[in-house]
Amino acid sequence: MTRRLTPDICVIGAGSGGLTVAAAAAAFGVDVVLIEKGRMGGDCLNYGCVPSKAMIAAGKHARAIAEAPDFGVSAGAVKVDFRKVHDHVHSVIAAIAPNDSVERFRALGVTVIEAEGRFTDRRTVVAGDFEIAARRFVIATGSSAFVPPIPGLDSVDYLTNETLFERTSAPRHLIVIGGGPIGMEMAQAHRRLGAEVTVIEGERALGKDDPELTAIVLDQIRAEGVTLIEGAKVTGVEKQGASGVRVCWESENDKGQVDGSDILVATGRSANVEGLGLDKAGIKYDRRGVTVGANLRSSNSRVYAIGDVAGSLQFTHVAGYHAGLVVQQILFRLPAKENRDIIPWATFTSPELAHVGLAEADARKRHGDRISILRWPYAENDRAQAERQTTGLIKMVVDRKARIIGVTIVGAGASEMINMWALAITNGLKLGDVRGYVPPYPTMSEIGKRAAISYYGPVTRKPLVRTLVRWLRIFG
Ligand SMILES: Cc1cc2nc3c(=O)[nH]c(=O)nc-3n(C[C@H](O)[C@H](O)[C@H](O)COP(=O)(O)OP(=O)(O)OC[C@H]3O[C@@H](n4cnc5c(N)ncnc54)[C@H](O)[C@@H]3O)c2cc1C
Ligand SMILES: NC(=O)c1ccc[n+]([C@@H]2O[C@H](COP(=O)([O-])OP(=O)(O)OC[C@H]3O[C@@H](n4cnc5c(N)ncnc54)[C@H](O)[C@@H]3O)[C@@H](O)[C@H]2O)c1
Repeated sequence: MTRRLTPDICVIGAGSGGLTVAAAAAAFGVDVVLIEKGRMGGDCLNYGCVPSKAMIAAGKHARAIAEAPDFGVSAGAVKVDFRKVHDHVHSVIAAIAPNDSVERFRALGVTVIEAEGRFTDRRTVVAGDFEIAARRFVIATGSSAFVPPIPGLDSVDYLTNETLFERTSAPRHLIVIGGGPIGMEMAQAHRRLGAEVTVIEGERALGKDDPELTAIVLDQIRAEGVTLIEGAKVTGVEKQGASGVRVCWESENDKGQVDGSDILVATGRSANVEGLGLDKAGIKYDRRGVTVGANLRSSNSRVYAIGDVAGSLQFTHVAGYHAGLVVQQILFRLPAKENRDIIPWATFTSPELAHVGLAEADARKRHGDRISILRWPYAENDRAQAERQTTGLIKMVVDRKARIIGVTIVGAGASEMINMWALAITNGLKLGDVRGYVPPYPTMSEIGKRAAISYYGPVTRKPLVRTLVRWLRIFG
């Protein structure tokens, strides 16, 4: 028998975005229904950020052993037990899972329905035995691996982010199709854990970031033994022998083939809009996801979309940010708008790559030549020298009023360091605000202050300023 529920809010999808809306609304005593058809925690916890970062951590340990002799420490040859790597990855997921569990959310007062949800009309969703007529709906159904229509791909057992972390043995030769963040993070981690790795990228690897800084990451990944073929479209895949695969590619002036043991498809994401009954609810959508305005409202004014399915930047922290914006609108009727200029992101390769605000090319499009570019290298930082982590730099873009409008960092710890610059950009800080702050010595974060004060270097050489300094000496 169908049970009818009439909560204030109905959230479809219990990933990073949906869980945050449900927890925040429940904290204010609001009646919330949360619908999840798969695993609580969504992609990030089960098939994305968490397992990938846990695997990267394992790879870092292998690399640290290989580099230890440079510090006068020797631990012998690196040995990797991939089954134990798998167990490590899954024990990290298990440690975090209780935070996202059905039990925890029920204890918070949320009605959790473990079923697939779909709209039947403009204000009704059905899920399992329930029919939910809510005041507001939030679609937070995320995204799935986009698998391009490559001839022959269907004839092999290719991996995606949903199956990669199930492996208990290292691939002998992993061929990664797509050199975005998923492809490059996983390529380096698998290489460090003993696999031969080839990445085939249709355009430019890590193409969403500043090429000056990505070049440093790609050089390092190549130096560790990953073969990276850029500007190459995959034209076909076929089985090779009993357990092998062959991937054929073509670039503008060349073509070739790579024989390997496994394929990871990492060619971007498709928004999860299928089967949601969006047409019945009058909700517009396209290939990128649900169509929303800057306030994340869809063409059906009762319905919001957040996170990966909203077709914006696809990061866990963006899903969380979106959740805050819709909670503000639904609970308090306060206007809220997404501001992509304040969103940082980090790619967890070694060296790490982190960014916030406008990259140089975008800043030039918006501000013309009225910007300054400041840089400071890791090699000039004492802590980086002590740690032998001298590869990298910070690059800062400031407008003509010395307001910080973009920061990119490539190097050790970049994902942590970017936090301070995200705060600076969110609050419209200028270089003058950074000039006065004191970073502890020796820390790698000092590179940020050094870049900032380099802006004032030319002032010290101005004859007028030097005359003023000489003149002030007269007063004792
Ligand atoms: C390998 C990998 C590594 C990543 N690393 C990072 C990282 O380091 N940092 C970062 O910020 N981001 C990272 N991401 C991106 C991040 O995982 C996503 O941006 C984030 O999970 C999006 O959250 P979401 O709430 O929009 O969707 P999801 O977390 O995908 O949750 C959507 C949920 O909705 C459920 N659902 C779908 N349809 C229905 C339906 N009809 N009814 C009921 N439930 C439904 C799904 O089962 C799922 O649980 C990574 C992604 C991948 C794949
Ligand atoms: N550290 C992080 O925060 C992190 C890590 C992983 C993923 N993510 C998120 O997940 C999203 C998806 O990651 P992704 O790496 O799958 O997607 P992506 O869209 O960023 O990169 C996909 C790459 O595949 C290439 N490509 C597409 N079709 C191809 C083909 N047929 N042959 C060869 N190359 C092809 C594209 O040119 C592109 O460079 C990211 O945009 C990011 O938002 C974040």
